[in-house]
Amino acid sequence: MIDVQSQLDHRNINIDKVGVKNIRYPITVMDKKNGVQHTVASINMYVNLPRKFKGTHMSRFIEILNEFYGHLDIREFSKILEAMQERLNAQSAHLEIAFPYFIEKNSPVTGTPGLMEYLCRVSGSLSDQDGYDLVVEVNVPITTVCPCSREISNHGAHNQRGMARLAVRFNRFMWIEDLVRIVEEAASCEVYSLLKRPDEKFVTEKGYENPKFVEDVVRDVAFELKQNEDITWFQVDVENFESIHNHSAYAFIERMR
Ligand SMILES: Nc1nc2c(ncn2[C@@H]2O[C@H](COP(=O)(O)OP(=O)(O)OP(=O)(O)O)[C@@H](O)[C@H]2O)c(=O)[nH]1
Repeated sequence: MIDVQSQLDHRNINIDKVGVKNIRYPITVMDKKNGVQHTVASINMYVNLPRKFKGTHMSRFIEILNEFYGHLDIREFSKILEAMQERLNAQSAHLEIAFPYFIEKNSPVTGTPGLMEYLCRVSGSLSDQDGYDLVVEVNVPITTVCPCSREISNHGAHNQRGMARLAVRFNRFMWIEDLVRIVEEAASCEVYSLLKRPDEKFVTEKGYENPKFVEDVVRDVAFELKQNEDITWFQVDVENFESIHNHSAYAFIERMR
């Protein structure tokens, strides 16, 4: 059968990333409390393609995934990337896995358990030029109460749900749970899936006593991360879905150690 992909291309242009995107696939994630958690990921897999080739070999990406079926977790990342580089004759390989991760959290007063969902992303690359790179990202919903509103208003203060995104590079394994915790502790109050009335009173008052701008949240997360020697790089951003505006408030910090 003719192999169109391997034919020569004469436009003389290298392709940076080519491959397959949005593959839904079962994976396992290391769970701090329960050992392992099964979830479903959305996976992107790319390699570079030298100028001389017409196309990459799309089926080989899926073949590689299938070989890791049942033990596809963060510990296998470098092996998957090595397989991609080798089997696709590439100089660079990229693997991005986005998945919902669930953490059981008890409500603050009545201790009622509930499951919180956090969207996570692990992105890895391996290249002849730059070696191995891994970034772990968590997206954490938070509550914030506006310090300005609280100061100037006779009653109440506007508060809202925000979404904080924390991405890190590290030189020692870090639990998703610990990254989530760092962000939740920087919020006016954390978010729960289930609250009874005594819990609702508690989170309302806690948020009011702990008002934060988006700037405060990203700074508090950055302050904490800067003291952690295991972290070599981080990005943190917060988007507050303002309750008094039809737009969001946003802040971002990126730092190398
Ligand atoms: N490169 C490329 N392939 C595509 C695209 N869309 C669909 N395909 C198909 O992906 C299929 C798999 O390609 P290959 O992995 O090269 O298949 P194969 O030649 O049977 O596998 P190998 O022998 O391992 O190379 C082919 O049938 C392509 O037509 C595209 O945009 N680019």
